[in-house]
Amino acid sequence: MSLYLGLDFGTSGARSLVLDRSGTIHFQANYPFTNCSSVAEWQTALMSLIEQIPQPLRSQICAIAIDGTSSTVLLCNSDGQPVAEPILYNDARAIVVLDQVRAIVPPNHTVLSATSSFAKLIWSSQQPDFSSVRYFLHQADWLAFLLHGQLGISDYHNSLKLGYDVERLCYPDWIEALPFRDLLPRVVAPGTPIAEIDSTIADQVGLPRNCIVCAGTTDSIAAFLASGVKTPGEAVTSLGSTLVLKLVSQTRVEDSRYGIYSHRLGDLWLVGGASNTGGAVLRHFFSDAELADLSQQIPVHQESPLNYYPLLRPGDRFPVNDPHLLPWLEPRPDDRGAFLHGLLESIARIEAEGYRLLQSSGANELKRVYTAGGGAVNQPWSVIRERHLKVPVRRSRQTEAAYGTAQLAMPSSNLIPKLTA
Ligand SMILES: Nc1ncnc2c1ncn2[C@@H]1O[C@H](COP(=O)(O)OP(=O)(O)O)[C@@H](O)[C@H]1O
Ligand SMILES: O=C(CO)[C@H](O)[C@H](O)COP(=O)(O)O
Repeated sequence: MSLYLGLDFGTSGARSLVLDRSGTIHFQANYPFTNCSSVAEWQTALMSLIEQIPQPLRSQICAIAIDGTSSTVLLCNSDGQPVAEPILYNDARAIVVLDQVRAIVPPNHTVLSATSSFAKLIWSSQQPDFSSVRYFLHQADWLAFLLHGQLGISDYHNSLKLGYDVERLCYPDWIEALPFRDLLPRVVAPGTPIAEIDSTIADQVGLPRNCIVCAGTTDSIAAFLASGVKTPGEAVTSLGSTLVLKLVSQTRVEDSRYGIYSHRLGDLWLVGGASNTGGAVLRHFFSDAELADLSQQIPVHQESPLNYYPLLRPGDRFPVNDPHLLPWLEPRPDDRGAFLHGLLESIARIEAEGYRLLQSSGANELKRVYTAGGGAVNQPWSVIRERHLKVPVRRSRQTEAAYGTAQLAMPSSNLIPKLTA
């Protein structure tokens, strides 16, 4: 039996999921991170998750795909070794070069954000260790390289925030003109077979030597793919460590003022944005068990009077694209249930404002929202969110991003319809 392995690298951990062609799950596992910015931990998680798959299943895995957090980037030397710490998706250090970015790219372009991969590239080009850099890669690209040994290959989901033109399927002239353009990866469609796994790695982790490693995607697009949503007007909200919105639209929308961008899905667009609010703020104050317990006691049909902007540190990407935006978590009630109600209600308000912006910017009218990620289990939160969204809110058929990534590894999965440039 042919089996397909999806590996999802998020913020709080990595997950594996093994599927067959009928969509039946044969195995899944989780690897919680102690430090989500440690490439050594990423590498350990990758090999550990593969080795946790029972050998009878492992020997039937014929293809693998990996998703990672979008615009998490690494600078690597000619051997593929990182020459510096990775720059995570929500790291806004590149704010200091935003004026230089603005002078290079078209007005309002997706990469006009302190957290875009392109801004991080410009920032990195001005650092002392840049002379030793040979490859500029995304997290998913580098993890796939560890398996197939091919450096400098990415997918057009991870490369959107690098400035790759996903309509013309090429780098724009303003990137081709860069003096360090040769550091950038060759870009292929997500799910494209890249190469058989390196034979030494295959033997080391017990995978078949003819196992194919495919191009990947981003974590929130993997969650979208897992949901099975395809219809314009339907949307997927990823309630993970962050809050990520994706609305299926027939029109592309791009507006860097609000952090709105569009990923390509065949001839449709995933119009959306990614906020730094979300589960990471909840986890700072509550354990998962407390979240489950206290959420059940919330009077969900009453709107909390507490109006927060829940962030762990200054800066948001969407629907407010402002690296200086301050967290707002006052007043703090003594009652922990009331505090949680205020947090869930406030994140629901931000989600609703996000979808309102997407629609007013030209995306299809919102009809229904499916929920993915760790927060998808929270039914009381779904009721609160539905009150603000004013459309049905349902849990995705599959809430694990790794499910979508495993589907991406299936040949002719038609998840990413073949594009014509
Ligand atoms: N019952 C719950 N209600 C709301 N959020 C939850 C619940 N259980 C877990 N979470 C949140 O889910 C998040 C982890 O979700 P996950 O999809 O694994 O995130 P990521 O992939 O971004 O690391 C945590 O930040 C946690 O706060
Ligand atoms: O917030 C994030 C981490 O989970 C990523 O930015 C998320 O992947 C959103 O980016 P994209 O829409 O490109 O997938």
